[in-house]
Amino acid sequence: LSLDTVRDFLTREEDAIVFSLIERARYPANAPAYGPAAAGDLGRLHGASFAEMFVRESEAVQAKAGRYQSLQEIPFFPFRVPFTLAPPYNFTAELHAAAASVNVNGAIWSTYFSQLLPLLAKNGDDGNYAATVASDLVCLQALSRRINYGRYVAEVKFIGDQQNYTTLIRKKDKDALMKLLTSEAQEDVVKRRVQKKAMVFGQNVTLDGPVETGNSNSSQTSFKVDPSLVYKLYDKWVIPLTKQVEVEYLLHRLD
Ligand SMILES: C=C(O[C@@H]1C=C(C(=O)O)C=C[C@H]1O)C(=O)O
Repeated sequence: LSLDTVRDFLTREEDAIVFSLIERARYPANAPAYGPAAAGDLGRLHGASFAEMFVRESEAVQAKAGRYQSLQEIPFFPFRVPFTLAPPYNFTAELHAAAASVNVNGAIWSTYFSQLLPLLAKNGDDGNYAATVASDLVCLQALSRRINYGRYVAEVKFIGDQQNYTTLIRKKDKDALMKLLTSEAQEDVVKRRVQKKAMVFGQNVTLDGPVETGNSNSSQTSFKVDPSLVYKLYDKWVIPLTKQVEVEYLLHRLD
């Protein structure tokens, strides 16, 4: 684990996030899949929305298959994952045990449904609820993996500057920790790169003509997901939540 390998991981996760957003943007809002019983009985199970039920049941299957044996993956509904059918694998313990379970899945969940989805999906209802919530699951998992990876980022930063971090952790000085772990230059690179990925990955590829570059004056290129929305997603939510994970991890780093 080094700052370079950790940043490489986050860079690769950008691809997963951008592609997952492109897939979700194919479907309209499909509000009945999320609402409290708005369309009669659709998907209402134990008081949960269809989307919530789908995520829970999917996570239960994936838990049995061993997905959460890796610390890189954290389920949204951990109480549903009591055992595994997977062959055991000894994942390397790269995180400090007391801090390893730090995560912000609750904030990711509410931000995704209340803020991101309304910006991502066009108005409408085409009835494709199962396919729609399946694409939500992929988005949620990619975002969760990226954001909760802040634990690994924090571990690397802690190891690289133990003295300063230890002092601030002992003082429980969240603001100073936040300042110490922040690299504005790096954040700027990340935000501009994801915006560019949305432009590159979200084009229509045809066999005639050159690959569209998005800067031809004649035709306004339309992207499958708005690149400025992806920039904003990182600026307002992904990076701040990652840093929140980093701070919370550090606060438990000496437990
Ligand atoms: C992840 C890092 O830590 C912080 C969070 C960043 C992010 O979430 O992209 C970027 C820079 C830092 O402010 C890092 O340094 O790479």
